[in-house]
Amino acid sequence: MTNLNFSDFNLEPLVLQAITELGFEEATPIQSKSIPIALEGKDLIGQAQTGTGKTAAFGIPLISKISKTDEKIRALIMAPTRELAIQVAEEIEKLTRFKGLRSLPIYGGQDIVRQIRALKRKPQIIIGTPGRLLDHINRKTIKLDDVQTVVLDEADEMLDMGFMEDIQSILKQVPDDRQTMLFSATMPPNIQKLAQQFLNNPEHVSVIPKQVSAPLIDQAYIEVPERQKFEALSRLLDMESPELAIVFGRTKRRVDELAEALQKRGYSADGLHGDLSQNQRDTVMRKFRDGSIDVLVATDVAARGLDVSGVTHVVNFDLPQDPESYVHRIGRTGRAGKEGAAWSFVTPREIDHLHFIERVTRHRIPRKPLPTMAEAVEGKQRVTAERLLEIVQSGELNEYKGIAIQMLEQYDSVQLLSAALKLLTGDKKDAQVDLTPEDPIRAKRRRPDVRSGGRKPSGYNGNRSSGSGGGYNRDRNSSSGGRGGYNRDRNSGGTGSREGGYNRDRKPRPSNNNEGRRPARDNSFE
Ligand SMILES: Nc1ncnc2c1ncn2[C@@H]1O[C@H](COP(=O)(O)OP(=O)(O)OP(=O)(O)O)[C@@H](O)[C@H]1O
Ligand SMILES: [Mg+2]
Repeated sequence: MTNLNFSDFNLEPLVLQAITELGFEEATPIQSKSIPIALEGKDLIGQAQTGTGKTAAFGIPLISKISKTDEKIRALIMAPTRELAIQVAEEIEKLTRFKGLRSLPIYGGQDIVRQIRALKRKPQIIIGTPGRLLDHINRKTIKLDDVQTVVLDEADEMLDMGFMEDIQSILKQVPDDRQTMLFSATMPPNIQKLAQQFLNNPEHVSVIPKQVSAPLIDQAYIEVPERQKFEALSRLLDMESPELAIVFGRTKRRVDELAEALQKRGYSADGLHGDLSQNQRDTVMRKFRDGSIDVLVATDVAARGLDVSGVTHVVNFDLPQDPESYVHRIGRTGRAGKEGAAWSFVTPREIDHLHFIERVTRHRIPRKPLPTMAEAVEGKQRVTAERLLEIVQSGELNEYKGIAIQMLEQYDSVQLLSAALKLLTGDKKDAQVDLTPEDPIRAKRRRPDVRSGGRKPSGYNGNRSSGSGGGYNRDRNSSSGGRGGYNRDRNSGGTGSREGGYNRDRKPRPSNNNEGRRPARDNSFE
């Protein structure tokens, strides 16, 4: 199926105008397939690779059904993490800019009184994390009696985080004749249970090419002993000089230690995990989006759905337990038609686990050697030279010219420039770094064919041919190769600084601590 144009969907001019403003030229495959079905009001299960526009695939039909003058909550979107709720709310906001609908993100960690005040403005669309939504329902500050559309974004993750009961309680408040849509890049089998319970005769719309992960991501692994991972990371960052990188660590402690270690070594890095206050989380995300930090170190709190343009590299400092998690983590790069690189560090005892991930994702991950010192140094010098040239091009150097001329009279120009480069490269290799070692992940035995995309979900409508991924066209996208490149064309957007204050992190599930067989997950996303 070829991609449709947005004008093929018979959308209102004000919605079309917003789409044009966003720079979308044609619909992506998942949008081409799901928008017509969703506009008919049918229930829908939508699966497509990371970064292929699922948000607009449910967002566009949902807003098309709502009238500006309506004062009731008409649509409810649930997402597993706060950052994702905020981001989806921003995309909805952009899509409704001309139509003038009101939407509101509702998530834990934000002052509830402030949320209640915002609810008085009668938003028609609520985007929330399940725990905080339930809070509002119990306080009767949110009533869902008039909701017509429900979306579960990253439905499988919400299940995995143990939100089933919360979702059940929330959906009890929503009229049965609603339209329900469920979206994710991965659809493990237990999603069927959720679908059976909450969806009514859903259409399955999937855009699943042979491999589950997005095709524009160049994947590789490096075999490295646990104690050498940090060295490997710094060499990799030096060699590749990512525009923006996300480094995933397994635990919150790991993330804290790693972010600190990177800072000590002179990288512009910060950490994100569920134990930070909402203020801290917002600040880190804002800095990452606007490029004031280049490396985001995160737990799986950042694995799902986050769309930060300019992320050229993802590094799995620790391998994730689940193949789904691998797919989502690496999917933070290679989005919207751009290319990206995903590197995984694998300790010798984790090689089996890596093969398991390969089988499930149906993608062979090639091994690459640990970058050498020389490659790292060369990479760093290249970036420094680029920065220097940028300053040369900016031309604002008059106040330095006097001293430059003086120095050149006394010293050799190559000698001088080399010294400047050395100074700018700013080596902090000596800074002491201590990371607490993590246990290796044990290979899990699971039938590979039942996971994400390996099999069509039951009830799959065979008539819908599954297209290929990609298919993007967005006028302002110059695909940046990832190397050096100080040409940042990222849309800053920014999450806006939402004050937290009252930090009531719901931790609804008994979280696994390090004792379990499964490594501790950061379960305080919401
Ligand atoms: N038709 C389109 N043309 C160009 N860009 C698009 C189009 N639709 C969406 N995008 C952009 O693509 C990026 C990825 O979209 P989105 O976050 O919705 O992906 P996703 O499929 O939900 O990914 P994930 O599985 O990681 O959640 C966003 O920046 C979005 O604005
Ligand atoms: Mg998404």
